[in-house]
Amino acid sequence: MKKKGSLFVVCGPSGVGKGTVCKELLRVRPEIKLSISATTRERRKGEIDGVNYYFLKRNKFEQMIENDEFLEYAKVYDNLYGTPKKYVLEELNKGNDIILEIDPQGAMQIKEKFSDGIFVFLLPPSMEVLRNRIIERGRDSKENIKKRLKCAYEEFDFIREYDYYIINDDLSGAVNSLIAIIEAEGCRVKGDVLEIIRKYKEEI
Ligand SMILES: Nc1nc2c(ncn2[C@@H]2O[C@H](COP(=O)(O)OP(=O)(O)O)[C@@H](O)[C@H]2O)c(=O)[nH]1
Ligand SMILES: Nc1ncnc2c1ncn2[C@@H]1O[C@H](COP(=O)(O)OP(=O)(O)O)[C@@H](O)[C@H]1O
Repeated sequence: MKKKGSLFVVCGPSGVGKGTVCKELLRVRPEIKLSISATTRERRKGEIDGVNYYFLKRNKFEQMIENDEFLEYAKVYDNLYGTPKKYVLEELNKGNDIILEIDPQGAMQIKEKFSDGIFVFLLPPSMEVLRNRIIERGRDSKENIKKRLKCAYEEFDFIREYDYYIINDDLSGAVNSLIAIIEAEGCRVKGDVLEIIRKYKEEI
C-alpha cells in the first residue's frame, strides 16, 4: 500500500550547509523530491533557472502572491523567496517525500499549514566553522558576512520550534542523520497505518 509522502523542512543559518546536505541527500536518495523555490534575487554565476531557483522579476513574483500560488513566501536579505504550491502538493499526493530548504520565516508559515510537517534545523560544529564556511564560499562581502552571522544568532533562539537538529560536521554523517529522520518519520504511527490495518482485517 502506498503511503502519503511526508513534508520535510530544512532550515539553518546561511553557510551552515543546507544546500550541500540536500544535494548530497538527493544524490544518494533520488526518490526524495526537492522543492525548487522562486526568488527575485539575481542569478549567480553557475546557477540555472529552474534548477537552483526559478528566477523571477518582482512583478511576476507579486502576481504569483496575488494568485495564491505560494505555500509560503518571505523577504530574506532584501529579496523575495517563495515555495510554489503546485509541485509540492502534487508530489505529496503521489506519495513522495519532499524537502523544502527555506528560511525560518517560511518554515513557521509551513508549520501553520502542515501540522504534520517535520522541521529539521542544521547547526554548524561551531561559530568559527560557520564563519569560515561563509568566507571560503567566497560569495559575501565582509559586511554581508557580519549580517549573516548576526542573523544566525537570532535564528538559534527559535530552535525549540523544530523537531530535530543535525550538526553538520562531517557531510556524510549529516546526510545519514537526515536519512535516519526521514526513514523514522515514514514509520510514524498515523493515518497510513490505520488504513493498512483496515485492509488486514478485511483479509481475515
Ligand atoms: N521562505 C523561504 N526562504 C527561502 C526559499 N528558498 C530559499 N530560501 C532561503 O533564502 C535564504 C537565501 O538563500 P540564497 O539566496 O540561496 O543564499 P544562501 O542561502 O546564503 O546561499 C536561505 O536562508 C534560504 O534557505 C523559499 O522558497 N522560501
Ligand atoms: N559538512 C561540511 N563540511 C565541510 N564543508 C561544508 C560542509 N557542508 C557544507 N560545506 C561548505 O560550506 C559552504 C556553505 O555551504 P552551503 O551548502 O552553500 O550553505 P547554505 O546552503 O546553508 O547557505 C560551502 O562552501 C560548502 O561546500
